[in-house]
Amino acid sequence: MKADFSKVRAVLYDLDGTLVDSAPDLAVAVNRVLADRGQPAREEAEIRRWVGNGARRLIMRALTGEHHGDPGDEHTDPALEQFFQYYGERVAERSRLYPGVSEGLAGVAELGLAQAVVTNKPRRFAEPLLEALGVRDYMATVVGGDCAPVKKPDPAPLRLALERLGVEPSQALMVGDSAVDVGAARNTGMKVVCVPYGYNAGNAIEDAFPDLMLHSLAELPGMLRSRAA
Ligand SMILES: O=C(O)COP(=O)(O)O
Ligand SMILES: [Mg+2]
Repeated sequence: MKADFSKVRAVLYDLDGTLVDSAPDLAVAVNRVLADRGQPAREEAEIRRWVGNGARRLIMRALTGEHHGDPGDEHTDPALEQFFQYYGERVAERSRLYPGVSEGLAGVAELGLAQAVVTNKPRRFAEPLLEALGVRDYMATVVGGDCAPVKKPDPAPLRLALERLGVEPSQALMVGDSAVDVGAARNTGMKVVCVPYGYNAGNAIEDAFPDLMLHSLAELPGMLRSRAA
């Protein structure tokens, strides 16, 4: 069955792995935290697979080297504080928009649709990152991982964004890179399209069954213009 996007009035975007390749700056901050503890540095490729469930999970994975690892709060809490400090110092030094993002956002804006970011990254890092890369002004609102009581895949952050936009779930589209985004959209009752180049824990995003795959965000305005892909 073909996905029907005819009712879409707003588009919610994931940030890390969808709009921005932020892993290089995250990796620098993670490795500074590990160095302080005398732990060996991790490859950026490995750190990429740990992004998407928020900063705390990222640090828990880095400290243990395991996706589901938990070193205990007594180790996680101070390491997380340090990570926040290091990441805040260089949030947009090596991070870049993915190809097609600028034109995609401009094209969706031209269609008159509302746009917003819903990320598991804390808002105080998401805002300056979007600003530095020149796309903050496209967004009516930015919901960070610390803005709702729980993170994606819980529906709460998406609902908060939709509330702010005055749009029903059936009128909104989520664009993401991971099973976390697909789960959040499904839990909210929204359609979801995914890009193949993001983080998704190293797994194929097709396995999460989004409504549609896009090669890049450059395809998004055309998909929404025809409103039935
Ligand atoms: O895990 C994070 O901190 C960010 O993840 P997201 O932008 O992909 O939601
Ligand atoms: Mg992501």
